Amino acid sequence: MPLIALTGGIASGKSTIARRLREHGAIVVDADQIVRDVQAPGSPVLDDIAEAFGPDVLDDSGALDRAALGTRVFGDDEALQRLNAIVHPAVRAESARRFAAAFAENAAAVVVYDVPLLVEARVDDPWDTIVVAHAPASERLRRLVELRGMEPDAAQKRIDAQVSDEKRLALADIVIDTSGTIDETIARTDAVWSRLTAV
Ligand SMILES: CC(C)(COP(=O)(O)OP(=O)(O)OC[C@H]1O[C@@H](n2cnc3c(N)ncnc32)[C@H](O)[C@@H]1O)[C@@H](O)C(=O)NCCC(=O)NCCS
Ligand SMILES: Nc1ncnc2c1ncn2[C@@H]1O[C@H](COP(=O)(O)OP(=O)(O)OP(=O)(O)O)[C@@H](O)[C@H]1O
Repeated sequence: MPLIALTGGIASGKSTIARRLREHGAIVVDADQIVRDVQAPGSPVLDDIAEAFGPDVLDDSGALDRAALGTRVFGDDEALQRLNAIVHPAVRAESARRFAAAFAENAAAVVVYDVPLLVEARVDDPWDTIVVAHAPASERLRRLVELRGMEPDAAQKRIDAQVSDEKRLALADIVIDTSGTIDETIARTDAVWSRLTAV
């Protein structure tokens, strides 16, 4: 069963593409969701984050204050790398467990890893195919501001914390252009589906 890596810059449309691939029958492993799972209250990862960044990054219930930590790390490379060093090993381990479970289940045509930081956090390449969701950084900035209500400066800091579109596109086996309408993205994803299951 092929293992597909789906990556793209923030607000590039990965989740939109992943949802469509799941409708086609793929098992999707979502790195962003795994991040939230390993950061759950009481987790070793959250204890390490609180130790590294102080109690201000926890809310009154002891859960991670995601906005507060985001403000601390985006725009501060040293702080971001410190956070990544805490979170990424747990994300990699849990992702591997979910891949193994999906392959053991063997009930799908492909396994898709929806992973924003494929390039930035690259360790090894078990991927049969790398799919990149691509919209220019300017369009992604517009989406973050107009659709998610982010402050322009905060949105730009998140974009700047990731590799360039050129660097990410250089790794792509398949590119899905998401700069048009949602319907065009869906149609392009459908066209890619047959290529993914033929691997
Ligand atoms: C900083 C945190 C608390 C902000 O949480 P928030 O809920 O605002 O954002 P969320 O986690 O949903 O991420 C949204 C998007 O931000 C971008 N992003 C998140 N973390 C990072 C990072 N370390 N480097 C670059 N971009 C990132 C990705 O495009 C991601 O899809 C959180 O993103 C985090 O803990 N990040 C570190 C773990 C990580 O690297 N996650 C990326 C997926 S592997
Ligand atoms: N042509 C398009 N294709 C996909 N998404 C689009 C398009 N036009 C606008 N959007 C919007 O852009 C936003 C980003 O989409 P999505 O959540 O799929 O991106 P993402 O890459 O998963 O984001 P993140 O990096 O935060 O996980 C969504 O609100 C989506 O509705």
